[in-house]
Amino acid sequence: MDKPLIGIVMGSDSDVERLKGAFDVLKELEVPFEVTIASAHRTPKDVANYAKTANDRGIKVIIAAAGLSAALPGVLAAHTTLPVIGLPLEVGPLKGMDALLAMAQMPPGIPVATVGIGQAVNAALLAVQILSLQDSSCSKKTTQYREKASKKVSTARDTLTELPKAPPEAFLG
Ligand SMILES: Nc1c(C(=O)O)ncn1[C@@H]1O[C@H](COP(=O)(O)O)[C@@H](O)[C@H]1O
Repeated sequence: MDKPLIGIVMGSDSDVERLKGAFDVLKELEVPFEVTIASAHRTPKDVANYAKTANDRGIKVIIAAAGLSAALPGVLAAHTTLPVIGLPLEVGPLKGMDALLAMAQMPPGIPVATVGIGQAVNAALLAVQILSLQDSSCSKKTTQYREKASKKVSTARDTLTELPKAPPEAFLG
């Protein structure tokens, strides 16, 4: 297996299921990744060390996923110059709004590229797009993924048999 290029850090083992979409996309696109659990609140030294060693180990992008008061992505970002993608998870009474705001509203100087609540697939795709800056195969993989998604839409359109649907020429540029 190739060396991991994407590091995925979750705040807790209770988050694993919510990351499934990201794991599936990266497996489908055959982009090597590694997964770990570390918490800025519970294991702060591990978070700092992970971020500090990531670049030298060959990691190019970090995805940090957490629910509740999510300091994790910001703390990782504080300890590395690698891009950090924040994935807020729908956990607890505020259903991810707390995590979203904590990730998106970083103080100037330490950005976290935050995707929507629970948008694990987008976090993975964004990571692959960042990799494509250096690796054209990742760009091709992104294009192929989009073509597949686009076919799904046109197939769904064809199933609109009971409704007055727009004619095919409506989509000819
Ligand atoms: N937000 C954070 C951080 C952190 O930001 O460092 N560490 C754990 N957590 C989150 O706490 C939630 C509950 O965790 P537990 O289920 O372990 O109590 C999880 O969604 C985790 O990501």
